[in-house]
Formats: sequence, C-alpha cells, structure tokens
Amino acid sequence: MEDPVMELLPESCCDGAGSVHFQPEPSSLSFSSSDRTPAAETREGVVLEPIEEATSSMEEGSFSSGNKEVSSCQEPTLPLVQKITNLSTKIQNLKNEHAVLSDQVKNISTDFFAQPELVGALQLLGKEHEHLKKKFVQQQAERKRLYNEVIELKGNIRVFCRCRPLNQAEVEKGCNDVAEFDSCQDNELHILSADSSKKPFKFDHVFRPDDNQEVVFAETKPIVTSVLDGYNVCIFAYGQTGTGKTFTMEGTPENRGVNYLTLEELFRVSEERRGFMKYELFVSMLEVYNEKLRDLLVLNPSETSKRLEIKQAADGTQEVPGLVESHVSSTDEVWKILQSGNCIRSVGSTSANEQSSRSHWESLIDGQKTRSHLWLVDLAGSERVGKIEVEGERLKESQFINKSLSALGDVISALASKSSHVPYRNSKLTHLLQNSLGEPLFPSDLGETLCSLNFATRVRGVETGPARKHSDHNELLKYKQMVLL
Ligand SMILES: Nc1ncnc2c1ncn2[C@@H]1O[C@H](COP(=O)(O)OP(=O)(O)OP(=O)(O)O)[C@@H](O)[C@H]1O
Repeated sequence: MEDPVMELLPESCCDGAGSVHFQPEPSSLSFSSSDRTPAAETREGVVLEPIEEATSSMEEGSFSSGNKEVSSCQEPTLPLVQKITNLSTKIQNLKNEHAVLSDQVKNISTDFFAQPELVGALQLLGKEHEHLKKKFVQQQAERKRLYNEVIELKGNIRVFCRCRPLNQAEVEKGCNDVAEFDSCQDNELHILSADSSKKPFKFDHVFRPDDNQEVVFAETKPIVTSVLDGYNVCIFAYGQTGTGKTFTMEGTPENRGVNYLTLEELFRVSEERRGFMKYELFVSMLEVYNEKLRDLLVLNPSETSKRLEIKQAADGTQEVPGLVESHVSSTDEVWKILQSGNCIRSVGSTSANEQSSRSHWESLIDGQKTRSHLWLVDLAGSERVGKIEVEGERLKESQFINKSLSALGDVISALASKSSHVPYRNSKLTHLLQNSLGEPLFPSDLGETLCSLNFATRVRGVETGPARKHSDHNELLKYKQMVLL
C-alpha cells in the first residue's frame, strides 16, 4: 500500500535527508547538523568537518537527528504516528540549521565590515562601477547619435520600389514586364515605353520580382533600431490594387511581411538590451475610411460608433483619445491582435489601414525615459484616384482617397521645399502621421527623392498611353505595378 505521508514530501525528504552540507567558498569545508552539540548552537554554532567525510555520509543517504541514526529507507510497515514523529524531528532540525546559517551570514557581514582593507576595496569597486556606468551612458548616447546620423544621411524619407512578378493571369494574357533592371545598380530601373525607348528611374533601392520578403525587410530593419532609440518612424506602402501592398506589409503566414518582421526585430533588440533598458510596447490598429477614424481593435460593434478624433497632447504629439492600445510582449501576441483587427476592416475598402506601435522605454542605468511611435500604413489603392467611372458610395470613397493621398503628397512636397507651412491638417492621414513625417531634419537630397516619386505618374503613362495631365496634386504619387515603401 502507498504511504500517504511519503507521497506528500519531496524525494530528498523521503530519503531521510537531515544533513545539510554547506560549502562556503573558498574554504572547502562543510557543515553537518548531525555533529551539532549544544555548544554548536551558540552564535558560532557550526561544526566544520572535512568535505569528503560529509559527502560520503550524504551518499550513504543517512542522517543524524540528535544522537539517533535514522535509515534513509523508511520501513513501509512503520506506524504512521512514528513516521510523523520522524518527519517532525527532521523539520525541527532543518529549522535549527536555518537559524545557525542565518547567524553565520550575520557574522560574515560583521567580520567583513570589521576589515578596513575589504571595505576599502568595496568602495573602490563601487566608484569604478559608477564611473563605468557614466561612461556606458555617454557611449550609448554617442552610439545613438552616430547611428541616427547615418540614417539621416541616407535620407529621412526613403523611397523603395518593389516590382512584383507577373501573376498567372498576366502571363496567360501574354503581358510583358515593362521594367528592366541594371545589373550593377540596385537603385535604378528602366521602363520600356511604348515607342521602345527606355526611361531611367532612381530610388533609394529597387527590389526585383525575385526579391523575397527578407530582402525587402533588410532595407527597413535599420530604421527599427531608431524606433527603440526614441525616434518616430512611418513606413507606408503605396500602389495600385493588386500590386502587392498588403503582401509587402502584412505578408502571409509562410511569407511574413514588413509589419511582422519589424515587430519581431523590435522584440529581438529590446531583449538584447534587457540588462540596461526596459521597453514597453503598445499596439493600436485603426482605419481611416472616408475621413473617419475607426478603431479596429474594438471588437464589439456597438462600441465602434464612438467617434474618434485626433487631439494634440500637451507635449505637441498627436493623440487619438479612446483608441485601444494593447500592451504586447511578443510578436505572436501582436499578430493575433492584428488578425482580429483585420477581420473588421471595411469589406473591400480601399481605405488606409494603419498599425501603430508605441514604445515606451526606460534606461535602467540612468533612469531616462522616452517614447516613440512607429506607424505601419497600408494605403488605399492608388488607381481609384482621379477615376470618374465610379458612382454613389464608391465615388464618395474615391474622392476621400483622392483627397487623402493628395494631402500626403502636399505634405511631403512642403517638407521637401522646407516650406514654413506644412498642411498636415488637410487630411486625417497626414494629421495622424504628423509627428512621424515632419519632426526630423530633412537632408538636402530630398528633392531627388521627390523626383523619384514623380516616377509614379510617368510609369502610369507608359502603360495606359501618354501621360495625362491631372489638375490636382496626385500626380506626385501615382504609379502602376509598383509599391513604394
Ligand atoms: N512580390 C510578390 N511576390 C509574389 N506574390 C505577390 C507579390 N506581391 C503581391 N503578390 C500577390 O499578388 C496578389 C495581390 O497582392 P496584394 O493583395 O498584396 O495587393 P494590394 O496592393 O494590397 O491590393 P489592394 O490595394 O487591393 O489591397 C496577392 O495574391 C499576393 O500574394
């Protein structure tokens, strides 16, 4: 029959362990309670014995309780009362040993502080620690400054162009690629125009049809470190429906996109910095549809009627009071949240869907605290802009998208020309992104980047005939079969 008392105790106790072996380094001596005499229970009350002896007594699995030797294997037939008595004795012994050890710890610290040379050495170490901490903080600041200077030199606004492969239907229709890539240049492509001439276009980087998600992410990855250094970042994809915006930003479970890989990197770097930095990450997801904000993390439809507005916080940043911010601690957690948000996106909508990650961080070294914002935006399909064939709700939607993308173009243009007025408030989209688009310094070559944006209009002309002149500012952002990141 099973012994109920034995079952309740950990194995070491059931073995009859009553002898605690304490090996303070570096003296290589051990303490055995079995040798304790009444004298041993005074303040110094520890009898030291050679470690070999103690170890062998442990291996044999026996222990002494007072003067009585108890076998490690309890007789299964021992009466229950006897077993309980034995265990009580063991518990009492352990309590006594604990008291002795506590005394010993006290003695050690008293002894330590009684030795001036040790106290002096400790003080020296303390000073050195303070000095290294200060140096570490300075070098961290320097690393941050230099790193972000490199980012700025590369361009605060960077435009990448991704050409997706022709899909099955396009191949069957006999479509040809209109883009040609320069084998030596990874920032240039040529568009074959109707008259067989080639037009060159430059970007910060051109991704080719066979470039996978990791290759695309490699270019955005350095920016992620900036977010963890307290900089605001905005990554958005622009392009005609079906050109791969969602594929690039979200991806699929087998081919994760920028959103997922970015968050994975955020968690990886914050884990790497765990010893000296404490990060907290919050995720929100919202949709700008017909110039209205909708919280995609509010699952109860009755709550979604709550009107969300953009407000300026005391520190000048843009806030959306009432927007759900989920505290997250792993990429999988974020992914689940985003998937639930995706489920309530406007069906078939061509609105802008934005995922915002707000990170708060605190330096564990100097207590400095800051926060930053990362926007990952899946913009509306650009082909709706300027089209007049649609009617009713779709026409209204198109007009809003038109306005929104046009406002984005105006903001970038104003920033590029260093205009004293940047019209952020002309659309909800630009108003929301204000802090992530406008705060940093802009490099002198931004004009070049804007020229790259003009490419959009021209490429459009290549496929649909001569470039049409539009009366609005949307030309700046139009293009076909490409995604700007
Ligand atoms: N680089 C790529 N490699 C392979 N497949 C791609 C690539 N880009 C896009 N696709 C595929 O093309 C199809 C359309 O892409 P996606 O849905 O991302 O386009 P979109 O621009 O987001 O369209 P919409 O504006 O309608 O949301 C998808 O089936 C996607 O898997």
